[in-house]
Amino acid sequence: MASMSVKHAIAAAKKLRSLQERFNPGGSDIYPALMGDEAITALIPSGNPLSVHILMFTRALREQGTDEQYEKFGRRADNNEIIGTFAQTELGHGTYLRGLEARADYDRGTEEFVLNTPKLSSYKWWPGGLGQTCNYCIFVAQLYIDNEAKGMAMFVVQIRDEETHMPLPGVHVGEIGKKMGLNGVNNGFLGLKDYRVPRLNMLMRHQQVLPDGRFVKSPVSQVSYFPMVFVRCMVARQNSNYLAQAATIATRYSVIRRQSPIEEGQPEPKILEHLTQQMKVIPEIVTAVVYRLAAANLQNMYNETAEAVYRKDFSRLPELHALACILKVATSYDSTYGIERLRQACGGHGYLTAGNLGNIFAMAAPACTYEGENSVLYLQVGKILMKNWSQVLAGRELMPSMAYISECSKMTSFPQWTGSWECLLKAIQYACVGSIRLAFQSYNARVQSAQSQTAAVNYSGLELTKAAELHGRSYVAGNFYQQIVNSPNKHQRSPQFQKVLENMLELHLIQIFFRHLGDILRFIRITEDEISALQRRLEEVLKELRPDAVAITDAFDFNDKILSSALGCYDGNVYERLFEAALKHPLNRKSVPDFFEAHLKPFMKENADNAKKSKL
Ligand SMILES: CC(C)(COP(=O)(O)OP(=O)(O)OC[C@H]1O[C@@H](n2cnc3c(N)ncnc32)[C@H](O)[C@@H]1OP(=O)(O)O)[C@@H](O)C(=O)NCCC(=O)NCCSC(=O)CCCC(=O)O
Ligand SMILES: Cc1cc2nc3c(=O)[nH]c(=O)nc-3n(C[C@H](O)[C@H](O)[C@H](O)COP(=O)(O)OP(=O)(O)OC[C@H]3O[C@@H](n4cnc5c(N)ncnc54)[C@H](O)[C@@H]3O)c2cc1C
Repeated sequence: MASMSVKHAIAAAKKLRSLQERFNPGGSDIYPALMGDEAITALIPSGNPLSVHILMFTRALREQGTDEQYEKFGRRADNNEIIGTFAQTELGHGTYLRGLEARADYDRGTEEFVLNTPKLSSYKWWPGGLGQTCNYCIFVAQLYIDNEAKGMAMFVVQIRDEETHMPLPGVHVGEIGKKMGLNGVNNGFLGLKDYRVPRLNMLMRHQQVLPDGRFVKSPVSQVSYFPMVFVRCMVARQNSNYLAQAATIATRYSVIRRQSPIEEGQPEPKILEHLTQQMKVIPEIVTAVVYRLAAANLQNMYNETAEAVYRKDFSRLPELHALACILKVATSYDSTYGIERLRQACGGHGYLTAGNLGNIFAMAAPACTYEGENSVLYLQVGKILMKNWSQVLAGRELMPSMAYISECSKMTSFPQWTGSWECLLKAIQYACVGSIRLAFQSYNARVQSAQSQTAAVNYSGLELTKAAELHGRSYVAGNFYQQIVNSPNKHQRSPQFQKVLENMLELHLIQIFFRHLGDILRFIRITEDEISALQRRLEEVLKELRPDAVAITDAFDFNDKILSSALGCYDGNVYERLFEAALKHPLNRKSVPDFFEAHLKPFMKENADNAKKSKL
């Protein structure tokens, strides 16, 4: 598995390099973006063992290293002369980075760092490609000078010989074992014992250790978390695409599969004519579109912020961090659960490997955990919302993505219910702001009753999580609304296309409204008639979008190789492909399997003999 993945990943890397040289010679960005792309990921079904090299190792060298360090390590990494990974998580700690136990002690006598993983729990555990593929890594450790902790730092560490690939002395490296999916990624473990690296192997763009051991602090300590921010943006994009892939498969299958007449005596319809099937499939298509747009916005914001950070302007970092967290959580949760709903929408065949929905699920699901476990990131956003609420109370302006919070805070009550898109969007935002206010009050009451701030965060965790979740909904829905209704290029769209987009907006807003009806009713009075009217609109818009479902998923433009699904091929020959896949199964190579003589026959014979004996 691992060797096939490495082979495919290298083939993809070479192809992309040649494309880069042809279309963007000298440019640096297109190649990593393409290598992390869902197309590549899909073409390596057991996972890309080079992805952490491309997404994190090369980026961290560029963004956290000085120019000289980039020349020494980064250029070779970008050129794939060395392959690395990002080794941060340990057996004992992934979330709580201040609890990491790997240590780097500065030895001013030799101007080296001595790296150690002193306990079993401090072994690095999980880094992608670490098991067998990489010969370098970025080793994240607590920095100590004269035994005094200075916080986290990153070190470039060679772990294998460049010629023989043998682990170097002092390095204990290996594979962590079989996983639910992504088994080609060879996620690894790493222990270091008194492993020395030169002083200039510590990445020093933002913080430095001088030869005499003086420590120069980073102007903003969180900048060392920046590699994670990038991958959170990538998760938003990749997971939207996994959902789009699954939605394409389920939609194509749903217009081929026929089952159960709707009217007595009528022929069996395509299953997509059943309203409940529409409700399983069409909202997922729309969710994929909505998230793709949000992820594209996030990516632009990342690019602008990364440029600024490179120039040591850190002012936009907090907003990017908040948005990257919330979109990473929203897209990973919604794609994971959405893909499972889509699998169920394909009935029994959805459970076959040939449909590929299991593998897409296995690719999407771990993003709920890696790069910041989702509940932990919800709490992180919840804390940021608390801070922003204090700003609101102090009459200060908020960051643009939270400006709606100030607006809603000024409303003494919710305006007259109209059911318009603006009204639905406002209802979601209003419920979010109400939840922020309640969480803030609970948190403050706890602090005032002598709880520490961190304990108060823990005990207000459910309310903080709710506020964060609704903030995600508000941001995503607000972004979609702007792009459909207020986009400057709206007038270049044909009326038919605009109508499809507006139907998607209608469905998205109503769907989110129903999902959070309980949260909304806590803050807004809505009558039963008003809710029933929305129910009718939901049924209507599903019907309206039904004829466009195939065209929208075709527009995602996944070719058959990427979908790798007997259920989701463009030509719709589902049954032929399912049969073809079944016939390829190794058990079908022989008419009589080996286990017949070895096990089954003696078992049945023994039973027959026993039965005969008991009759005698
Ligand atoms: C949970 C937190 C966010 C908490 O951090 P903390 O230091 O305890 O901080 P705190 O007191 O809550 O916050 C302190 C402050 O730091 C801010 N902050 C936190 N993270 C960032 C950031 N990324 N950018 C910018 N700012 C950040 C917070 O908002 C706080 O700000 P403030 O002081 O309140 O203004 C953090 O430790 C964390 O990110 N943990 C998750 C670890 C993680 O994501 N690991 C990823 C490993 S690599 C990986 O998984 C690769 C997979 C790739 C693949 O396979 O494709
Ligand atoms: C497929 C995959 C690839 C990975 N690749 C890499 C990689 O390349 N490099 C790397 O360094 N790491 C990698 N990781 C590790 C990953 O980043 C961590 O698993 C992740 O950050 C979560 O940390 P954890 O496993 O320690 O979970 P834990 O933090 O132990 O989480 C367990 C439970 O505890 C809860 N919890 C923890 N802290 C809190 C809190 N403060 N408040 C409330 N609840 C809390 C969580 O919500 C969760 O429910 C990878 C992981 C996976 C699954």
